[in-house]
Order: sequence, then structure tokens, then C-alpha cells
Amino acid sequence: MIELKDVYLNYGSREILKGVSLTVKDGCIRAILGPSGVGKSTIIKLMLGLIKPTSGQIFIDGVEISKKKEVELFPIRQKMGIVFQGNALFDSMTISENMSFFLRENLKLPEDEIKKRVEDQIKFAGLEGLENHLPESLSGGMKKRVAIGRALIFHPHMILFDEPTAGLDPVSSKKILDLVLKLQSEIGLGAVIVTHIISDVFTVADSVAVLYQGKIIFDDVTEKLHESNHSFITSFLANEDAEL
Ligand SMILES: Nc1ncnc2c1ncn2[C@@H]1O[C@H](COP(=O)(O)OP(=O)(O)OP(=O)(O)O)[C@@H](O)[C@H]1O
Repeated sequence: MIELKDVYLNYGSREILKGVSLTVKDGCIRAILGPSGVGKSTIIKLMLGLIKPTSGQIFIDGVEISKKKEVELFPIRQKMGIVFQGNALFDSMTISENMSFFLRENLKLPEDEIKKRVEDQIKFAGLEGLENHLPESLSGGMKKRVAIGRALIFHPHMILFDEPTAGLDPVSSKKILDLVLKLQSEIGLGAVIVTHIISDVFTVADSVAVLYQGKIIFDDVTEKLHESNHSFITSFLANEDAEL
């Protein structure tokens, strides 16, 4: 479980988050919806301990991480797979090498275990036959699948997606969202999805927190978004295909 308690985050003199509290339970798909530049990626970085809050607390499975040293954060980060917005694949490595790289670097697993984990993720992500291809030869949707496979390779408890469908065409977007749902239904994996695309939220999320001007202005099951009378939310709900 991930918990943010009254988190403030400043970049220099700019206040980005102003008292954000939210909980992500295991096994649930949780969306964080908000306009571009509101601080969604910042929340993911805080959850991973990549940046520290200006004040407030962040708990991962009950352990407060905001004052932990880098070396103490490693086992905590392993609980969370991350799929970056731009995928962050290594251009010069094949799909298999991209998937196995961090596993080989960080866990001293035997080669046959690494091979098996890569094969499992290639299969899960629907990338059979592409093992020896370089990322440049793949479509945007396929690259996203590689990033998802790589995130799963540590067998995380939770997976964090930063804008999983940004820049993808509607067909590829649907396939990626189907994969997110498959993660939940087949292996019970929860996810945090930060996005500015409201239709993605309705497609996959069990619950959604809306971030606006540094604060959470809505936090409930996704269906109840329609009941909100906050002017910012009602202004875009008329068109569910809208991007914030
Ligand atoms: N390291 C940094 N130093 C200073 N400002 C930053 C830094 N990182 C992000 N920002 C600024 O903080 C704000 C929030 O950034 P963040 O990337 O979290 O937004 P976002 O909601 O994820 O938006 P987008 O989807 O457009 O990336 C933005 O205005 C961004 O320019």
C-alpha cells in the first residue's frame, strides 16, 4: 500500500503540491488525473523516493520513506514497477536486453532465472518474435509493452504508469489499457496511473484522485466523478474524450 500524508513539494520558490494526501491499496487501479504541469509525475517520483517532499510523509507498505537513504530505498523501489512516459528504453539494446538489464545489474540471479523471467514477460506483453529487435524498429505501442514487461520483471507489488497512453493512437492506447486490466485480473497487480486523459480513467481505474492547483479536489470511486460539482471537473466531463 502507498500512502501520502499531507505532502507539500516546492521546486525552488514554486509550490507544486500543497497538502496532498492519498492512499493506493494493493490490487486496485488508482488514477491520478490532472492537467499538464500540475505535478502528477512529481507524485510518482515522490512515491519512488526519487525526490523528497518539502514536508509531509510517504509510506510504502507502512514504511516511511521520505528520510531514507538511497541504499535503503532499493528494496522498497523493487516493490514498485515503473513505466515512464517516454518508456526510457536503451536504444542500443535489444528488447530482451532491455528487459533483463536491471535484473542482471541489481539482483544476482542465475542466468536461467533471468532468461525465464524475460520469456515470461515477452509472452505476457505479446512481444514474441521481437526479442532480438532494437526499440527503434518498434511502434510506440510496442515500445510501451517492452517498458511494461521490464517493469514487471522484478515481480513488483504495484506498477506505476506515467501517462501510459500519451502519444499513442486510439487502437494502441486501448491495447495498453487492456494490458493494465489484464495485470489486475490475471496476476492481481495494482496500479497507479497518472494521466491527463479522462477516458483512460473511465476505462481502467477503480478510483480516481483529481489533482488541481496543488490539491486533491476529488477522491472517490471513478463512477462518482459524474456526481462532483467542482467547476473544474464539471467543465470537462461533458466530453469524456477530453484531455485536461
Ligand atoms: N526538477 C524540477 N525543477 C523545477 N521545476 C520542475 C521540476 N520538475 C518539474 N517541474 C515543474 O513542476 C511542475 C509539475 O511538473 P510535473 O512533471 O510533475 O507535472 P505533470 O502534471 O506530470 O505534467 P506533464 O504531464 O505535463 O509532465 C511543472 O510546472 C514542471 O515544469
